[in-house]
Amino acid sequence: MTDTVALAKADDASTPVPAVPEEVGTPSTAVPVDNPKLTAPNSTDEKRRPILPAWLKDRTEFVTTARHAGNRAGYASLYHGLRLPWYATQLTLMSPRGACRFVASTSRWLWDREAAPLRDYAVRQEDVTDYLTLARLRGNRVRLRGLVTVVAAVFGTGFAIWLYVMAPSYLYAFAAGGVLTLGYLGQEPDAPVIGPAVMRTELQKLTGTIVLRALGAIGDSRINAALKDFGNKSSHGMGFTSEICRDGPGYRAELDLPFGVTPDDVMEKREALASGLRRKLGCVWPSGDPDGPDGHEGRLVLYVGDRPMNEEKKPAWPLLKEGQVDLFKPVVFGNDYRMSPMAVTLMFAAIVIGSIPRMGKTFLLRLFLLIAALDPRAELYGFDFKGTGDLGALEPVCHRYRSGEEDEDILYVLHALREIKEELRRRAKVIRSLPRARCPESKVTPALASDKSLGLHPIVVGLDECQVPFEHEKYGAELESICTDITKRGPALGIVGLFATQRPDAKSLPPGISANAVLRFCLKVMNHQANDMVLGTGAYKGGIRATMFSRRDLGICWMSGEGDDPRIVSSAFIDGPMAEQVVARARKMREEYGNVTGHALGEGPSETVGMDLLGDILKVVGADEEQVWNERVAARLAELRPDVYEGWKGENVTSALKPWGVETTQVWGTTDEGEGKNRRGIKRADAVAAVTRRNADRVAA
Ligand SMILES: Nc1ncnc2c1ncn2[C@@H]1O[C@H](COP(=O)(O)OP(=O)(O)OP(=O)(O)O)[C@@H](O)[C@H]1O
Repeated sequence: MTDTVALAKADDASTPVPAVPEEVGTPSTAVPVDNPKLTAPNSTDEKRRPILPAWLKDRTEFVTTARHAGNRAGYASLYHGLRLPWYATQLTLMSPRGACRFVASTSRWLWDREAAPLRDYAVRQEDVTDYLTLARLRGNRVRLRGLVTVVAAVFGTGFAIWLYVMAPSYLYAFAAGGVLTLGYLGQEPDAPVIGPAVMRTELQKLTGTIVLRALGAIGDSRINAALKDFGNKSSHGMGFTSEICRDGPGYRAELDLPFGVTPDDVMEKREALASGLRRKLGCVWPSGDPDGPDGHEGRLVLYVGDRPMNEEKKPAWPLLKEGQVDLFKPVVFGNDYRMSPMAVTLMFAAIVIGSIPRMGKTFLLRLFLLIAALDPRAELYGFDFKGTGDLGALEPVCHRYRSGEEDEDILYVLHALREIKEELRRRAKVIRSLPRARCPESKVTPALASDKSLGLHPIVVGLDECQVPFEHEKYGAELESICTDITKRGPALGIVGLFATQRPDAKSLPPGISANAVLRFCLKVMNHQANDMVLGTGAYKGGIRATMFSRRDLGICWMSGEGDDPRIVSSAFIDGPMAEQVVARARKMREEYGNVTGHALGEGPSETVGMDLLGDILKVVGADEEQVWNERVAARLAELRPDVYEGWKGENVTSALKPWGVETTQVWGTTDEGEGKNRRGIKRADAVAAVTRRNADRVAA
């Protein structure tokens, strides 16, 4: 068998076509590879067009369309209603002209003036036959039309007299109608009295020619070669696969690109494409469709919106006024460029949000926290390091909340995150102890999250401007390590971390977080490094580019991690007062469910959770000391770590050791003056035993 293979054109099976171009390697003998008896694949792709249009099937779309039509009708009624007297005056003034026009045109019709040029022509040509035919035709017409006119005049006058006798007011109404109609006929054709209430700019309809023109404008040599041959037998595989149709507020065109060209090649040149389409950049959304029923890597779906996405009126957020959330299920948080709702599943995810300043990161983070607030089981931690109180609306539902970047704010957050670290440990232990049947995937399930006795409810932690704590001189490393732990282990244990930053670089988004985040939201960024830091390595190269957004694209982002392909989403706009409205509803739900805790009740984090108090005690109580007064332990601890223990008294030691099972009793000691006394203190052996117990527990977890 020769190594030369020949292919036949799909539409001409009898002609063997050498696969290797002749100038590259001339085949000696061509072997036809297309077997005419080869059976067709079993599956045939059919694309059924919807019986009902989308807006009739979807309740939200129907309501939106009906509301839009109602609004326009209402506006037009108001506009014209207000102008009615003016219309009537103008039309009355124009009625004499209208009457003249009416008389003139009726007379023209009555005397068959429209055929006069033909009769004149026949006379000039001295064509007796034609003239006689036309004259006969005119005679018949004039007779008939005259009769109609006389009958109309007699009946009209009779009707008017009858009205005058029977119902004079109706006669006036008819007369007024007649005057207005004559006024209507008397209008100047280019200046009608009644103009449109809404001026509409007609957009050019998207046609195949325009799409091809735009593709030709992006400067791709393979597309240009295909366009040259377009319509011939060989169009290099390029062609429309369905007709261009309306889809939401725009047009959708589907076509196959030339062999070897991918949608990414087009997406990269979006600006040139928009120029070729003569549309604003925000209207033009090319994408691929590799997973569609008959899709493949060369299929381009081009959506051309009527208006840029940032100018299109967003549908209202469905959860603004009603509805509860189950964090385990997708929740609508915005819409795509077709204004179709877009959903996100917050559970089992760690989330990063990045962009340059003032693009809508905080709004997006707050929106996610609002979604979490509407699941009454969820425990919320909201930290805003900008210090402007952007998350303030959430205070009534937050278990832990802080706004600011001062040391005391960072310390508060540290304590709160230490609580979460302990919680991660506890949850891991609980999940391990559960039977497989209840916890088949070793992760929190909706049923487990709803079982209050297990304490596996969703926890959602949001950090806005997360670069601030990570860069903190003293606590940065510990905060980063806890957040990395939340990103890595949190999702399976029901803890969702949300990290938003306006400076997406390695310092602001440590690799442990950026590499392990499941959901990524990237609003406008300036360069490919920032793009890939938020959306993942290779995103920019793959055409997922948040650099293409303009500064006016507020709240518009690339979302990756939900569904197979990254998508562009315009997040719902929820400002402060709207957020308060949602929180008021969430708070009510939580009160009913019994989940108003921590900050919402005016309580802060425990300062001792998560720090190594026992370890610190063993450091300050020497092995040679059998027992020590608590007041001495407190003083030594404050010396060891002033940031943590400053201001501690003996009682603080007592209460902090209680959860560890270390009893404080009266122990013998001597004062600085050498006087022997009994005071409250601890035995070192008890602290050692507690450390041993704790370490054993941790190993078991
Ligand atoms: N989804 C949205 N739709 C429309 N406009 C939005 C949306 N989200 C935010 N905006 C607008 O963008 C502005 C900036 O939003 P936001 O404060 O969230 O930006 P940011 O990226 O967090 O800024 P910074 O980095 O300075 O904190 C807001 O004042 C708001 O008017």
